[in-house]
Amino acid sequence: MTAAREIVISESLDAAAVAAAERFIRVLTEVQAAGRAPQVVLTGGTLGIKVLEATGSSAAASRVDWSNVDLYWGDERWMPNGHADRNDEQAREGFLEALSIPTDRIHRFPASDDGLTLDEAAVRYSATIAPAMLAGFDVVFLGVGPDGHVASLFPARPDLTDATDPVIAVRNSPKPPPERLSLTIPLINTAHRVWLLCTGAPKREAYANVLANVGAETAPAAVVRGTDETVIFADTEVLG
Ligand SMILES: O=C(O)[C@H](O)[C@@H](O)[C@H](O)[C@H](O)COP(=O)(O)O
Repeated sequence: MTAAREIVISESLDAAAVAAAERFIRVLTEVQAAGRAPQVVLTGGTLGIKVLEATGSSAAASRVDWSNVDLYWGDERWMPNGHADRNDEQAREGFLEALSIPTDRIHRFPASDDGLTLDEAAVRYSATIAPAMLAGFDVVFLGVGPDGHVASLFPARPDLTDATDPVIAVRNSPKPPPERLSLTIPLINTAHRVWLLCTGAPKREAYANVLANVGAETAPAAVVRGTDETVIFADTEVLG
């Protein structure tokens, strides 16, 4: 694990999305040039979706063989398939469809209308991600919330850093909807690259807490690290 973080500062949220998208495309081409299928974890949230849209509309995206990239999510809102609030649905038009990503490469979390309980869905997604866990995640995107949460891992949850399951059920989320599914910090920290997305004045405290290396109970975003690199895509607003 590398302790130091790299900080990429852009002039605006949109510029940060483009910066992350360009680097994403570059990493995917490098991993494919090395003969592997990239294993990627996507995030929801405003900037996370903008990164996907910037990727979908980038001329450079054609350098990637999108039929050879596996896509997972770091968290999902417990809503029915196709619901506008689902993270996978928000990624659909500007990214998944824009790049014609084959459905067998899109590894969605179960939905609330799939006939599973929330706990069963967590177990099901643990099985879904098992092959990628073995291969190692190449990039994990994580939007940072104003309270320092990442994925659906909110401050003060007791098992944040010592979760034994790779995927957990989340209830009473302070960010709606209350029920969610999330990858855990021990799993996230096995990834090669962890990329935090943190822009805008409402995230100033969270950003400062990350740089201050506070504990997970204060800001889960402060304790996530990639084994090769940890990058924060920020903007001038978040610097204060
Ligand atoms: O499902 C979700 O809501 C997310 O995955 C969540 O972790 C999000 O990434 C952050 O809350 C940042 O979201 P914003 O960029 O919209 O502030």
